[in-house]
Amino acid sequence: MARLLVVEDSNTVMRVLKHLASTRLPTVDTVFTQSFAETKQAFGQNSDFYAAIVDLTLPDALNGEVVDFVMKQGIPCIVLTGDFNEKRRKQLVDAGVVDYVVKESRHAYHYAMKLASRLRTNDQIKVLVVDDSAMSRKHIRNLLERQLYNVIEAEDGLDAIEQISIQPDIRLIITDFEMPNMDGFKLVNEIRTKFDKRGLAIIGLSSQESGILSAQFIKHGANDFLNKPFYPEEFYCRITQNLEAIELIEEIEDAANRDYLTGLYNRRAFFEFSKTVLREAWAHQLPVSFSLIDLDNFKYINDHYGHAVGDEVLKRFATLMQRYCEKFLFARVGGEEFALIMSGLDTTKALALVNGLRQAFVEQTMECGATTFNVSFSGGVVTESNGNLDAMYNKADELLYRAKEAGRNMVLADD
Ligand SMILES: Nc1nc2c(ncn2[C@@H]2O[C@H](COP(=O)(O)OP(=O)(O)OP(=O)(O)O)[C@@H](O)[C@H]2O)c(=O)[nH]1
Repeated sequence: MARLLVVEDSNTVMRVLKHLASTRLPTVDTVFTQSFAETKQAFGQNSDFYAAIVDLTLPDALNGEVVDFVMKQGIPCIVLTGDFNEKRRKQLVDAGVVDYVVKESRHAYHYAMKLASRLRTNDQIKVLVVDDSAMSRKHIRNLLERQLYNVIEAEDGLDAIEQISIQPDIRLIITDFEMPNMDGFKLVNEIRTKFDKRGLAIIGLSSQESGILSAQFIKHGANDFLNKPFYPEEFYCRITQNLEAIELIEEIEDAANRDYLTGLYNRRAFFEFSKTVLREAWAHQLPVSFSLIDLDNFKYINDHYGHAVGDEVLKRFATLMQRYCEKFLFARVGGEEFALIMSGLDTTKALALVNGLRQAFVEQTMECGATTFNVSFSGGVVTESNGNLDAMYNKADELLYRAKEAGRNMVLADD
């Protein structure tokens, strides 16, 4: 489990930070200390912290000694301080702290905790820095690496296009305007023919003297711009804001693709994503098996144990499906109906997988108060080496119907 260190001597602030840590970072083991001595002790036990939020002045370390101590251990450090002092700010930023947060309002604590949360996953975010000046690239790389981003460099627009084709999972591009071979505007135009603003953010850099140039970046398709020179704090705010916007869109899109009860893909997403799965399978001449699954006597379960218990059964089945079918595309396509595409599996293998799922499900004990019961499902499995989903769906539906007719709790295949 990732460990975060929080050093703060005020009981009131500590209470706020503890609350934020429990809500924002539930999967992080957060260690709280209130003095320099206690912090040294915490390091003595286990110094494996991924980051730290540290109060600049403590009763036993009035001059930021605790910040120096934490930084010497190589731990990314977010500094909290009661008052803003430009000279001190500069010293800390130059020394390489992740950020400098003034305890002005509760938003400051939210900001610090959000930053600590981001530091945990920033290494999975690829940022491409495009600039013909090696010194500029190095400066931006240093700033980004302070917040643990995964940084890639390109010397001009052409080099950047090459990098994106090799690593299409780049999430953010920070590009200068004036560069040989391909300038910043041409680069943005080129990128936008393949990647839209919702999936890849671009921040354009231009010097303040260039005036209107910065806004032009947005007109060419960038998400944002920054005038050089900039304060590191401004740089970080822009980066975070743009990445958060992308993440929010992703969350909304994902929610629209999911069934609210089980969290599985819904029918619409299943049909949409099936196109890619089938195209790839046909391209590699792989067999494709399709299965339709319907829980047995579900109306009886609802009528007998109540709708809430019915919902619980659906969730339990979804969890099991996630375990058994993780390599494949599957969804809740109706009330108690689920669909599964098994790319690369012939009938025998597909039947074995769905029967394994059936066996595991029927063995699960469901509870309603003191009463326990079991639930089964019926299914149909169809295999094609080339064909469309509608045809497979209809055939699997027929087989499912026959399985119900034949007594339920069974899976029939088309061979
Ligand atoms: N609890 C709960 N029930 C649902 C949900 N969606 C659909 N159902 C119920 O699922 C039941 C399906 O009933 P039927 O189509 O008659 O099928 P069945 O009782 O499972 O019978 P067989 O399919 O023939 O085994 C209906 O009572 C629906 O109200 C849901 O989200 N939650």
